[in-house]
This record gives sequence, structure tokens and C-alpha cells, in this order.
Amino acid sequence: MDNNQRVIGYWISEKKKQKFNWEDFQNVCAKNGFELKMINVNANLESQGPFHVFLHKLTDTLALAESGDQNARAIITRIQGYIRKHPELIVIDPLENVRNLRNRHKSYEIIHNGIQLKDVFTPNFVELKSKYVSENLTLLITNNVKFPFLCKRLVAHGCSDAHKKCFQMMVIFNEKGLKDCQLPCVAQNFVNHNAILYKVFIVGEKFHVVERPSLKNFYQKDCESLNTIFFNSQDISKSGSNSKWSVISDEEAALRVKPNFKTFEKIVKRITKIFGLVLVGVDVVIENHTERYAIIDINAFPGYDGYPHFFDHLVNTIEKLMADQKSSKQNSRSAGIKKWPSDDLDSGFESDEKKKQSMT
Ligand SMILES: O=P(O)(O)O[C@@H]1[C@@H](OP(=O)(O)O)[C@H](OP(=O)(O)O)[C@H](O)[C@H](OP(=O)(O)O)[C@H]1OP(=O)(O)O
Ligand SMILES: Nc1ncnc2c1ncn2[C@@H]1O[C@H](COP(=O)(O)OP(=O)(O)O)[C@@H](O)[C@H]1O
Ligand SMILES: [Mg+2]
Ligand SMILES: [Mg+2]
Repeated sequence: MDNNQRVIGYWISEKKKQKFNWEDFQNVCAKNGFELKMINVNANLESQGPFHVFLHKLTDTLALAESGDQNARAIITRIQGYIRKHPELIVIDPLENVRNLRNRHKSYEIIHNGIQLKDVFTPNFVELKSKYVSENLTLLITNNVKFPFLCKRLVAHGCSDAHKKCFQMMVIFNEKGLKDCQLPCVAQNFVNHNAILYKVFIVGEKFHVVERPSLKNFYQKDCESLNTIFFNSQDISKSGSNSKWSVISDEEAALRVKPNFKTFEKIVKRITKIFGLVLVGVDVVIENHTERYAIIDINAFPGYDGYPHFFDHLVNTIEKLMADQKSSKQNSRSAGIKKWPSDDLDSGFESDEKKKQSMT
């Protein structure tokens, strides 16, 4: 190996690697003077290095580790140890920041407290865990969550269930349906949005928005007549999804509004800043009538399906993080302080004013 070559060590699942056409990434890296090296997370990392960058999607392993799985714990401990020992390593993304997305309630709370944009919100939500329907009803009322609402599994990822049961969600229409909530869950107000979801795929300071199918509108009369709808979240908003729960009338479709680029730009700035993530996806729907933007889901290192030049943007972002690190090291050397991106949520990014986001 050329001693000057910069090495990106990575770990992502075989399935994800195939979806991404990883060979193309290898070529883009080589063109830009990076070696791409798969890390064996089950073995000592020191002997596999040195690495300049660590790129990963370890959401499932993090979730397993938190649920007590010994092998997953060993992997996370090994990786954390390596990161700690190599403070110069650029980690995409820091494990503690990715961990913030594991619990949906926690990530909604972070958005609710941090987004602070007048035309953007996260629908009212509350965590339900009681086996007593009456207790849950009280919580819903106290937190202003109304029928219909979505019942979402509390843990956002880490689905190793072969039957994909963990992707099951419910739309609950009335008190009778409360017994259908699978606990623990987050109940979140249903936002009517004419069945269009916007997937905002972010790569550092760049982003790209794709339109996807979503759930239909529900009205007051539905709360009187409908039983709980159970659906698999994976069947609703993939490109090419064609669920019966996405069908709306021509009149409703005619009311769809053109999304505003500037609003997405503002969302991207805030989300990357408050979560401290480089690779992140935001699911947004535009509320009928008010035209406010509702953030309904945040995903670490999502699929990026439909994102043009993803690998180029990723490599450019890595270059930028390396350059920022170099200059902040020089600055702190002169100021006598040490500052490193993963210690602070603003890290790796310029100030809002200076930052120039672009929609690809
Ligand atoms: O399977 P893909 O390519 O659609 O990507 C999934 C994402 O779909 P999206 O790109 O947003 O349409 C998906 O996003 P949603 O939660 O479906 O909105 C998740 O990010 C999923 O990762 P995880 O299982 O939650 O850790 C992602 O799964 P992995 O590819 O990371 O396994
Ligand atoms: N608050 C909401 N109002 C209306 N529809 C929603 C809401 N939350 C989720 N949905 C619909 O349910 C789908 C799955 O929900 P989401 O929170 O994105 O879960 P997942 O992490 O499984 O993608 C979304 O793609 C969207 O179609
Ligand atoms: Mg989603
Ligand atoms: Mg999700």
C-alpha cells in the first residue's frame, strides 16, 4: 500500500452493499486517492488499519447491543475502543449520534425541541407502554394526540425478525382500536398529506429530495367507521409501492402543492446540525390546508435510492471533513485547545451563514 494513501475502512451489511453497487464506490474512491477497505468487525481492528475514515451502518448491531446481545456488544466495544484510541479518525457517523435515532420518541423529542422553524413541525406524539387502555387514553389526551393516530414501534431499526413484524404499524381510529397498539410504541398524530411523502436524502451539506407514495387522507367519518389498519411500513413508501392505502380521489390529488426548495434547505441545515450526522434521511409530508412541513421519520444512512452521484458527494464530503479537521487542528494548536467533530454537534460544519447547501 502507498504510505500516502488515505484509507476508508467500512462496515455495511452485504445486502446494503449489493443495493449500492459498491464496486462503483471503490472506483470513485480510487479516482480520488482513497483506498476502500472492508473491516472485519469481529477481529482486532488495529491489525487491519491504519484507517483515516470509518464509514458504517451499524444501526442493527447497536440495537442488538442495547438489547443485551453479547456478540453485538463485543463488536461495539471493539469499535468504540479503536475510535477512542484514534481521535483523528473521521467517523461517519459517530455512534452516539446514530444512537439518538434508535428510539423514535427520543428522536421526535430532539426534533420538536431543536427544529424551531415556523413552517416545520413534528406531529404531536407520546410514548405508550401501559397494558391498561385507560392509562394510554389519558396519556394521549394529555399530549394532545388525537384520532386518527399512527402507532409506531418505539425502536426505529434493528429488525432481524425474518417475518418483518417490526415494520408493522397501525392507524388507530377510535378508543375501540386502542387495544391494537403493540407496545411499547409511539403514538403520533396522523397528518393528512394527499398521499405524497418526500424523502430528503442528505450527504453532509448536499441533499436530494425524492417523491414517494404514502398513506391516503383520513377524515372524521373514518374515525367513526373504520377498524384499525395494520400495515407493513416497508410496503407503503418504497419507490414502486402500490398499496391500497395510498389511493386518493382525483379531487384530492388536484390539491397537491409544489414543495418549496427553500423549506427543504432549512430542514436539512437544522437536522444535520441538531443530530450531528453526515448520512441521514428525513421523511417529510406537507400537511393539507396549512401547507406546513411535518417531519415524521429520521433514518441513519438510508437507501439513497434515486440520489444522483451519491458516491461522488460522499467522497467530496469526506475530503471536506478531512480539510476541516486539518484547519481546526492548526487553529487549536495556535489557540492551545483541542476540538474534534464528534465531541460537538456543530462539528465538521461551517456556521449556518457560511454554509452553502445545494440541492443536487
Ligand atoms: O432498504 P432501503 O435501501 O430502502 O433503505 C432503508 C430505508 O429506506 P429508504 O431509503 O428511506 O427508502 C429505511 O427508511 P424508512 O425507515 O423505511 O423510511 C431505513 O433507513 C432502513 O434502515 P433501518 O432498517 O431502519 O436501519 C434502510 O435499510 P438498509 O438499506 O439500511 O438496510
Ligand atoms: N404522522 C404521520 N402522518 C401520516 N402518515 C404517516 C405519519 N407517519 C408515518 N406515516 C406514513 O407511514 C409510513 C411509515 O412511517 P415512518 O415513520 O416513516 O416509519 P419507517 O421508519 O418504518 O419508515 C411513512 O412512509 C408514511 O407513509
Ligand atoms: Mg420512513
Ligand atoms: Mg425509518
